[in-house]
Amino acid sequence: MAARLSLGDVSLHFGGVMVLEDVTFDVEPGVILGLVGPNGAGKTSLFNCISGHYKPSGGSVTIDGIEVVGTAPSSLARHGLARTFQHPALQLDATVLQNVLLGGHTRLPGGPVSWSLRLPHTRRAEREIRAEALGLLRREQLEWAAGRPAEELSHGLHKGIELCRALLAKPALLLLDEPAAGLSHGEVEQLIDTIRRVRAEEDITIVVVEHHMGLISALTDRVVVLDHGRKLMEGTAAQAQSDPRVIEAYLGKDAVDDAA
Ligand SMILES: Nc1ncnc2c1ncn2[C@@H]1O[C@H](COP(=O)(O)OP(=O)(O)OP(=O)(O)O)[C@@H](O)[C@H]1O
Repeated sequence: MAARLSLGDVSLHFGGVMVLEDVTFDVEPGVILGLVGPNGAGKTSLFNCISGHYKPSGGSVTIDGIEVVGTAPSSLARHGLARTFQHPALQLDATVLQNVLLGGHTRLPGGPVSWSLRLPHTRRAEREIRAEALGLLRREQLEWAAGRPAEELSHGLHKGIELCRALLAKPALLLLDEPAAGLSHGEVEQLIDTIRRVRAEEDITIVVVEHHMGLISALTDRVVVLDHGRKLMEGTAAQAQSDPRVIEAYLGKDAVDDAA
């Protein structure tokens, strides 16, 4: 099956500092892939290379076979890519619903001229997208907050709002950057349920960066482990957790020797 996302020898340098070196892997349609590795391994930088926030120093990134290196994040959204951030990027003075609706912008028919004219088909699409946004908030048990300014809500709820915004775009490829960070146990369980349901209902491919190994084991088909900007291994979450190279990267060589 052709890859939805394909990375070929992606490298990234900042000045003389190597952040990513020749990272290569494919993600087939419908797969949930975990991107894991110790702090500073380069996971978020790799996400930024995929989503157009960074331009790799070398290598290729293709989505459905189309080279996207050098494409602006806003254009990638129109190609079916959505992402969340380690620290939710919300408009804090806007309401929760207004934040979520930003994700539906790419689905409005026409362009700025027809939007400003508010033609009937634009208004109809806006109504449908608004109803979907409220439905997503309801599913996350956040409908009560729709009219509240985002700044009144907690970090955990900001994560939920950002996920709703990404899902409203109906992405073909969704990048989740540490969606469980800072969430309570119950919130992580709810997040796992949401991602499972989305995968069952939508034609979606997901790449998730996460330190929460419970979430990675529960959700992913495969993981790629990064260490010092390089791909260390690729396999199932269980294979990664028992791989001596991965244990050494996380815990140091002594841990591997102790386990032997
Ligand atoms: N804009 C930048 N300029 C310089 N160095 C950067 C920049 N962005 C990232 N780095 C460096 O790249 C390396 C990888 O960082 P990155 O945030 O991608 O790692 P990570 O695996 O996501 O880490 P964590 O799990 O802690 O979030 C780090 O050493 C970081 O300091």
